Amino acid sequence: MGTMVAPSLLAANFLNLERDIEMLNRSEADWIHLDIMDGVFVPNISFGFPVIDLLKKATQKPLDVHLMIVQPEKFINEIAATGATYMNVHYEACIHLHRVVQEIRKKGMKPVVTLNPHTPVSVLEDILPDLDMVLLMSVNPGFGGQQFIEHSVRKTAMLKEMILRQQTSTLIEVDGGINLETGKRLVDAGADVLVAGSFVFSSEHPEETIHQLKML
Ligand SMILES: O=C(CO)[C@@H](O)[C@H](O)COP(=O)(O)O
Ligand SMILES: [Co+2]
Repeated sequence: MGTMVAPSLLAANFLNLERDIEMLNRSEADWIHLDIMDGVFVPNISFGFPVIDLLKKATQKPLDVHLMIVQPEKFINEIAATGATYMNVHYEACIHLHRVVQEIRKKGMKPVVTLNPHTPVSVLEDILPDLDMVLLMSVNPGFGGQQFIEHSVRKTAMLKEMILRQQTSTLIEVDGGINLETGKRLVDAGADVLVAGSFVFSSEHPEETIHQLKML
């Protein structure tokens, strides 16, 4: 299995989303990563259900929904209704994380737990077997176009070690500040899925950029 790539639509042109999603449809992108922000968990607001619904109708690619919101458990039904494949909730936003993960799976989606840069991977020891994927933030969540946090490479390696030790098939996804250089180091450390926003959408040839990320 090569590297999987999930472009983040946060960096797309919101006045021309149709054009950008058609580009992604033609590209080798594996999934489409959607960043949902509530202005409380993170200091920014992005977009919500009506946009996700329309995007789902415009693409066959699986949707990877990254919820940067407090109490994400309130919206499990709504996210499931959009047809999303992956529902990513932040560890820092869930008091009863195990229950949230169970409910996401019960609604037919694949549960993913996301860690902020300051949260150690060791907090996942007891929940790892219940997850399809872990999303490691390599920037502080809330904005695209930020600088990659170097420690994320070591953190990816530590998570990979935990997955091998526990013999689970959990995927490792990394999000924030990813380009060919940071992406390569993450893949070498064990990352399976790279999320890339500004690197893809600021490229003159985004389809080729997605291809290059897949080749890492
Ligand atoms: O979740 C987030 C930001 O909170 C990301 O998915 C960003 O949208 C990635 O953007 P780049 O760092 O690749 O520009
Ligand atoms: Co994201």
